[in-house]
Amino acid sequence: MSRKKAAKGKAATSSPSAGSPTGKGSGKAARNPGIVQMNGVVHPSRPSISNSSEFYDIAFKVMLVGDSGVGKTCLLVRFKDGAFLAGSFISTVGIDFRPSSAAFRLYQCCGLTEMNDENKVLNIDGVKVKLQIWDTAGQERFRSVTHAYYRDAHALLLLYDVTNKTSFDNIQDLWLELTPAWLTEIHEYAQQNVVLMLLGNKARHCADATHERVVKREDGERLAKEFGVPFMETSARSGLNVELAFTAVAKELKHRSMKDPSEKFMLQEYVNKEIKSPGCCRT
Ligand SMILES: Nc1nc2c(ncn2[C@@H]2O[C@H](COP(=O)(O)OP(=O)(O)OP(=O)(O)O)[C@@H](O)[C@H]2O)c(=O)[nH]1
Ligand SMILES: [Mg+2]
Repeated sequence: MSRKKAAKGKAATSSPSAGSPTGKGSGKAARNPGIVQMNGVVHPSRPSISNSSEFYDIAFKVMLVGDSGVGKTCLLVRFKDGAFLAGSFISTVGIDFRPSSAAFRLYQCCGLTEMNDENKVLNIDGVKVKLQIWDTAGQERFRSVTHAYYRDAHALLLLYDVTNKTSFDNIQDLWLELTPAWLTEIHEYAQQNVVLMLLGNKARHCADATHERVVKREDGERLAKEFGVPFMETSARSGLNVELAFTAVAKELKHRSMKDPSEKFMLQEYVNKEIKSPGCCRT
């Protein structure tokens, strides 16, 4: 597989149909001669002359979803920049492209960000896997905006906040409510074969000991098992398992796209092997 250049810029990333995972050529990639699609994956086609992080072999879209305040934006920033967005909570409010971290912070300060997207290239067993990560607004009034983006996502990270019981209850339908639960929405709008992982964020760990836990880890595990999805606890504040969550998803996506029968990959087994528990200070 040849090394190609990542297509950068709003045109390649900000449309809900860009890089359609159907690989049927319906998305932006089909209209852009610089990008071709194979196996539901965006393959850029021009060699890069800039820095090495712009080279990749395969690319996938990963969407962060969950209630407002669970830590989606902080998880993305922790993964991308290795930093924690401390200070007052600025809710994500719609759709926008995040051209650079500096601009993003400026936008955030002005309350202008709606949905942010960020790229990161991971080296997975010698294959450069680009994750294009879409951070969505968790507030109910933006749900209809988010729906349009589900179908293009190859993977979804579904977050709740271990210090907020409502955010956990909203994962699945417990009783008839006006707003559908996250799993119900995912079932309705996402692709059937989307890679889904449940994350209990704000786990008390080292630097992250600010709030009391109200959702036990066992409850998260039980829910994930019931729906057959991998699960782990994270802390955007301390960095606990943040890299692992994205790496595990990248490994699963890479494995699926390579379709090499000799190579077996079990997502939950990998997570169980690599996971660090809250309370331990080795992040
Ligand atoms: N203690 C702790 N606080 C966190 C963590 N992650 C996020 N927060 C805090 O939780 C609040 C909300 O975080 P955001 O990342 O903005 O939440 P969000 O899910 O993006 O919310 P919306 O954009 O409204 O959907 C902020 O005040 C963060 O500082 C974490 O891991 N630990
Ligand atoms: Mg946000």
